Amino acid sequence: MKLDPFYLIVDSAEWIERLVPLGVKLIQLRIKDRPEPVLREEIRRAKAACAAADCQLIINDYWRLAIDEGCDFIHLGQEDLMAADLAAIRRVGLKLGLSTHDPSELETALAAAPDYVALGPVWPTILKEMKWAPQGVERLADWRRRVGPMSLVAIGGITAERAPLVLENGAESAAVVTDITRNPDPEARTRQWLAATAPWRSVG
Ligand SMILES: Cc1ncc(COP(=O)(O)OP(=O)(O)O)c(N)n1
Ligand SMILES: Cc1nc(C(=O)O)sc1CCOP(=O)(O)O
Ligand SMILES: [Mg+2]
Repeated sequence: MKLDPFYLIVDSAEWIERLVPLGVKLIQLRIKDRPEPVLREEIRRAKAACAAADCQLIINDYWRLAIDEGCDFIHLGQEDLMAADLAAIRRVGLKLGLSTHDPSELETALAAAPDYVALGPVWPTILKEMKWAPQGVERLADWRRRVGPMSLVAIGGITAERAPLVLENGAESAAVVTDITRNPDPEARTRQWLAATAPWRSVG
């Protein structure tokens, strides 16, 4: 499995319907604190929009809903992983991405044999409070050596200008939230991301 080098993370199906038609091929639906019926409806709409554009949808946190709604890829943090039924996730063939922030989390993640590991925050992020200091691109290169050929996602403070730096330092994919969703022109910024990551994109 090869990930697209541009991994967009958004908090609604509306964002997905708006930006996926521009050519985004890898997107995470990351919604916090909404009731289950709303989450279900958001997942359904996101799934339909991604299917129409041949875009890989990844559901953050809600692995049971992802299974129920017939999704095929989830992302879990370390606490999410502790609470999850990994055997059930594997039984239905869900692909799995896991967050890591330090060597002990990486060990835990690798033991779960995920489809990718994410390392963050590479730079300071304004999206959420983080317990970890910015890792820097050197740490990313270290993660690349530690994970071998496994897919590696970089996250945290990444901009279109910084994306090539993480892709040159071992990340297969650069994940982004605020550089796009808080940009005054998210469509133009998405196009800049597509152009910045184009040299790492496989054809076909
Ligand atoms: C690609 C990617 N990497 C890391 C995260 C963070 O996951 P987690 O630590 O569970 O935190 P929340 O996103 O759930 O707040 C992610 N979502 N995606
Ligand atoms: C959701 C998330 N997880 C992170 C981690 O390090 O695990 S950093 C992060 C926020 C990413 O947002 P932005 O691109 O706006 O910095
Ligand atoms: Mg989580």
